[in-house]
Amino acid sequence: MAGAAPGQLNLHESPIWGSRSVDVFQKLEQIGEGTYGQVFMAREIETGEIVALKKIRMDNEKEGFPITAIREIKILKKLHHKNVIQLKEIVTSPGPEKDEQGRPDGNKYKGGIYMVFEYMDHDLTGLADRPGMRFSVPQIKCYMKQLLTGLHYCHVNQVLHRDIKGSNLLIDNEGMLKLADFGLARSFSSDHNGNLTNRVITLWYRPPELLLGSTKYGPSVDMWSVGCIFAELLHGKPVFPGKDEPEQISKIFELCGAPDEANWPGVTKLPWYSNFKPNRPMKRRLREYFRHFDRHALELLERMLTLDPTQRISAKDALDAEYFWADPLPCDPKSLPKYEASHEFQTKKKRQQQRQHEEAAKRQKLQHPPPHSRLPPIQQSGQSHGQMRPGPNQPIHGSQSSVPAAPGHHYGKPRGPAAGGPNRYSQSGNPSGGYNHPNRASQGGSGGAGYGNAPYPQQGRGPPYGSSGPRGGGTSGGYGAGAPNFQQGGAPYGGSGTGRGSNINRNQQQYGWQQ
Ligand SMILES: Nc1ncnc2c1ncn2[C@@H]1O[C@H](COP(=O)(O)OP(=O)(O)OP(=O)(O)O)[C@@H](O)[C@H]1O
Repeated sequence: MAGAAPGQLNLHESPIWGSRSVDVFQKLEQIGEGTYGQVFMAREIETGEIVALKKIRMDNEKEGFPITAIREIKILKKLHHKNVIQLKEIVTSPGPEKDEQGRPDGNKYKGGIYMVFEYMDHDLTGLADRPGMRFSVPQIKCYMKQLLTGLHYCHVNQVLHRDIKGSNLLIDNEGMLKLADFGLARSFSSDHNGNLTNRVITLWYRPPELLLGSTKYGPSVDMWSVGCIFAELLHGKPVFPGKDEPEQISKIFELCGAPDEANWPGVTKLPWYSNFKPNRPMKRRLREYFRHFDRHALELLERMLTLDPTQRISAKDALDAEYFWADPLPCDPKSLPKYEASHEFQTKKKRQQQRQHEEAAKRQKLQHPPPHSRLPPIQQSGQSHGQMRPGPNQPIHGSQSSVPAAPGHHYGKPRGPAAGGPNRYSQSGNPSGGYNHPNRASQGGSGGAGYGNAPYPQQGRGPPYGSSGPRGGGTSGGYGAGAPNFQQGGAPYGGSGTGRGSNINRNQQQYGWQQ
């Protein structure tokens, strides 16, 4: 078998793949910047078709073509489902490339390699971050059902996604949701007994078994992430926004209770259990904390955010949950509103620009305050002005001119939230005030309140598994605070599901494919 030429892929099954140049596309706009490369919206010049081009980052690669890209391509080639992103083709650029500003892009390999995907208008994080965005209950059900359907398909085909998060859930203006970014995915088999890395899944969505060091795991790891997304959709913000692994596991235990041999047989044998063993009892508080959720939603969430992976609900069983069969039913994707394109990369960029504008405006205001705007409330002639200091545009009266400047007194720090805009995710580790640790005040460090003092095991790992927060940064996420059912008590969805067939029938009827 002939090897592939440097910079080329050896894709025997589809000889056409990799044979076209990226020049058949016109890049329109950058829509994503991930760990593994940039993503562009592009138009195929001949057909006018809009696609997404994901450029495979090669500049950090010592070993040639990156393994993550090989995995992603291999896996996506075998997955064909309406809720899984379609990889259409691979294209290459034969010569050295320029970046967006026309500078050489520093890629030591000549040329670049791109994955060509069907284009999707939004990712869930970008969509949720739109100002004033509110998802309706049928809309949340519709997205969740599609997410679970796509994931069930992956699991049946023995693929673990291992990076389920909002920015990897793509949505088009037909309301279709597709799983994307299979860069950390891998095949598994139920009889596979080997060890897998526990350095996967973006921190906020990472399940407790991986945080406790498990290297033998299965599809249930993805189901934990789905539970985090589900809770986030209902709650309006991420539920476990840890800034590092100890804080992450602390947040999980505070809400889901501490694991022990009774609720999770075998947990004490996990490699890092003793490092994180709480030194006080911690009760499960999920029901109490999310008591405002609809009854069926809460039931399902409970089964997704189950500590013991062997007891966690599967994608298939989740699709059968009462939640999806009780009123209001999931809406038809096509009935969903169409939104202007929104990807996490763009919404972040917009927010950043807005912050810069606000900061510039504030600076401007401080340097040139409008006349009188900063004068003390009462300023009478003959009154001693003490430390008052006029602004640069203000007339200087009498002795005021000799008052030494007092930086930071009236013209110092602006009041209100710190410049840079409100921080949506508490750095203190208490995202919503609901599961505050009673001992927190007396604890130093980054969370882990109430845990054994043993240090978190050192893990020699850098990107892509980011030990200090999720890939994509901490400003993302948060699905429309105050999502419509946030305030609802009781069971607003009313009666139970309408007459349904067996579980198998449901899946066959609803999802159009067999296991
Ligand atoms: N097919 C697509 N259509 C539209 N946008 C896309 C598409 N694929 C990716 N994107 C956008 O680009 C972003 C990054 O893509 P992707 O997650 O595949 O790259 P990555 O390098 O693996 O990123 P990360 O490090 O966040 O996992 C996505 O969050 C999404 O906003």
